Amino acid sequence: MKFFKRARNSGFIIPDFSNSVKYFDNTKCKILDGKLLSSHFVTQAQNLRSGRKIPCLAVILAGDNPASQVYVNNKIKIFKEAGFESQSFFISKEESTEKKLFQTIDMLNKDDNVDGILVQLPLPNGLNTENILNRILPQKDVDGFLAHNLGTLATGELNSAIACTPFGVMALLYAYGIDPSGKNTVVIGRSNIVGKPMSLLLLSADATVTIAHSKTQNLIQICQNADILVAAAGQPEMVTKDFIKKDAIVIDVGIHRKENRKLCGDTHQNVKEIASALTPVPGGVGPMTIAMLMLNTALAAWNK
Ligand SMILES: Nc1nc(=O)c2c([nH]1)NC[C@@H]1CN(c3ccc(C(=O)N[C@@H](CCC(=O)O)C(=O)O)cc3)C=[N+]21
Repeated sequence: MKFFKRARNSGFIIPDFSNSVKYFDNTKCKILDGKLLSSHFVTQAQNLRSGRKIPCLAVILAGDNPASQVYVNNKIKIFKEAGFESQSFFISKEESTEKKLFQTIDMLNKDDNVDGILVQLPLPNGLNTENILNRILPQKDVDGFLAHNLGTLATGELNSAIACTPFGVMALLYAYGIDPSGKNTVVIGRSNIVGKPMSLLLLSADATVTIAHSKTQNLIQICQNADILVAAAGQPEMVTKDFIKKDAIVIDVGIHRKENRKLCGDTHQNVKEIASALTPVPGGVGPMTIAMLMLNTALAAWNK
């Protein structure tokens, strides 16, 4: 089972979704286990590492968002497990000016040991996210957020960095033998970091894609037509069983902390009564996001 192949022209190592079909021979699954699949990616990354440059990710965390601190520490931990290198740059809220962030990014752009640069989002208020992200060299944009990389994806090519969350969703679908080709898919959400790249990936996989968002009329009706529904709206538990076509596959990209401190996603648990498969929160899309960040960093290191 491989998730990599050599690109025909360049000899680059690029992701190969086709071989990942039926990685788990479990077609009746209810729960798409992202945590389990991500651990396979970590093992694979460890195995592929021998004889190659140790991939190195630099993470910049500006400000004092507590959730961001947890996420960044998680990423660092998983990179360590795979024997990958990571460096973190914590910049306090007071120090977080555009100038300071540009300086940090410029330094990392020049550092040949650094293969990937991740600026943790959201940035503190007052900073222009686009300006700051655009300072990163496209070949070090392991988030796949830059116009260059999103644009490459829009052309149907899969050989530049693909945004980690949608990339992880595709890996999860194929791993469970779910081929989006010809399926009606609905993506709720149109962000540059999830909704748009998710829709482009599904389109590349020959799905029929509808992008729904906060101004969409008849949302429930549209969702009821989905064989695969991706909830990436950022609204806790907004997708309920009324949205779901019988035996649909539901991918939950949301992650929210409820008042009782428990985590929940964009979907309500009652979708399980109708859907044939669902990604859990936690343990679904989240761990896959980190696995794909690792893959993108490895590709940045090894495709130079
Ligand atoms: N430049 C940038 N790139 C990102 O990829 C990025 C970002 N900024 N800002 C924030 C979001 C959020 N994100 C998550 C990644 C993993 C989990 C994850 O592993 N979640 C665990 C649970 C973690 C917990 O217990 O809180 C799970 O779903 O099982 C969650 C959220 C990446 N993001």
